[in-house]
Amino acid sequence: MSAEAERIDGKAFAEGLRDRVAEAAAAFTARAGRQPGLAVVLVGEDPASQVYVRNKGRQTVACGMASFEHRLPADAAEADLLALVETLNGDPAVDGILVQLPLPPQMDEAKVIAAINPDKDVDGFHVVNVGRLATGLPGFVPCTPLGCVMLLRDRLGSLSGLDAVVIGRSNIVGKPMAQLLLAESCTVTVAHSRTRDLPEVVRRADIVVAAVGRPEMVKGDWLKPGATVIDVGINRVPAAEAGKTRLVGDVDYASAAAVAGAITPVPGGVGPMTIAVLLRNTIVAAHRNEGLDFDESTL
Ligand SMILES: Nc1nc(=O)c2c([nH]1)NC[C@@H]1CN(c3ccc(C(=O)N[C@@H](CCC(=O)O)C(=O)O)cc3)C=[N+]21
Ligand SMILES: [Mg+2]
Repeated sequence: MSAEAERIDGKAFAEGLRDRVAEAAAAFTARAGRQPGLAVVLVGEDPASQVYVRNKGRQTVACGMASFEHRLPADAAEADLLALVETLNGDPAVDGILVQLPLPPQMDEAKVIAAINPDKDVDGFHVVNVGRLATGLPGFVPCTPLGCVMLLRDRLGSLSGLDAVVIGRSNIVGKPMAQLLLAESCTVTVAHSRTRDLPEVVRRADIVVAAVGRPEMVKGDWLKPGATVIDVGINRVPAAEAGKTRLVGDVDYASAAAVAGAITPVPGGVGPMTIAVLLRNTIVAAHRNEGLDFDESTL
């Protein structure tokens, strides 16, 4: 019998990162004569999205940065959103632009992301930043995967030579996650819904990143003993009490924690890191936009 896995406290790590961001924001403000600025655009009234946007705005201000929130109605035209993005692209007080996804069906997400100035694309979703990541050029890296790598490096130190399995191939998490792990010199496997014998593939991994959006799919008996497990899933499922919901990841925490060496919980794992890295990316954007040198490795 091995001991219960270490719980990787993403919430605490995110608080530390936000403290470093706040210090960097104060130093930037002193040098540039203005605060770093983040604009968040929300289209429609999805309750979960509203909560995230409110949290982003609150944490942006708490770090000493300017927060610009823009809301458009759910039935807004795509042209209205594109015009707003154009205004933000040209606004010198705005260093980072985040358009909250998903967008309503009348809007083409790819077209909207393509309209964002890549040097303000703090989500790292623009094809220019996707290409920069793939070729090893400096750019913006998507917040969730970068947060996952920060937690992995904190726990494991060098990731060089480790076997990593990423479950999920989305543009937002799975693909950039694979690129980042490759840049850390992991041997990377990307598994997905068509993968044959997923448990057998996962059993090889020193690092498992679950980003499939299926509640509690990854089970403890899929894991190599001692593996490090990063759970990106945020799934709302019915709770025992009627009418209530609870949040679970893509990993069955109880069975996984009995086998893994370390594991992120949901909530309190990757989620808080996503927002902290967004603020980090905004600080980086602000320095680049002002042409000020800045050592990102201090964050
Ligand atoms: N352009 C864009 N960029 C995004 O980064 C983006 C997006 N659109 N659309 C929605 C998703 C989702 N997302 C989360 C952020 C924080 C938590 C988070 O803080 N979660 C808490 C729990 C929150 C709760 O209780 O609901 C936790 O895991 O501990 C979760 C999810 C960013 N997203
Ligand atoms: Mg898939």
